[in-house]
Amino acid sequence: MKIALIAHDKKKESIINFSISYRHILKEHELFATGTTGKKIAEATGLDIHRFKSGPLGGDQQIGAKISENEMDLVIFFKDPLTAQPHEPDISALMRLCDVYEIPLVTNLAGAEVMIRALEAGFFSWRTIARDEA
Ligand SMILES: O=C(CO)COP(=O)(O)O
Repeated sequence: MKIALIAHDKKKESIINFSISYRHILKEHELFATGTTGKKIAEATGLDIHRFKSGPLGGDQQIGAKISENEMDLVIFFKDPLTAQPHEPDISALMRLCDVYEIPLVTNLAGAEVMIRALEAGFFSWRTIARDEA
């Protein structure tokens, strides 16, 4: 599966710890991330991650473009709900595209915990069919 990993600055530590904990699952998949998130996760885990631009510089939109091309299967986005982001419109657009294309999206650690276990259990096989039929 193609998985996007994104975290706002105050959630970076959390997504790094999540990635270390579930490295054994994540390594079986094709990983993408916004710039800084991807760099930090790769440094901490050694995982191979395709990095887009940093979020404020267009990274969220690049991931959105992948979604619109049916090139993303899951978005794990550790959002910071307590800090205003300069690129809020990009973030909303990314989340909107997840809804348009019915791409699973989680926006916090609790959701990510459930989703990663679903991924491990094979609950994402429907995405292969959805992708092929698009
Ligand atoms: O701002 C972000 C998502 O909206 C994340 O971007 P970075 O991973 O480059 O910090």
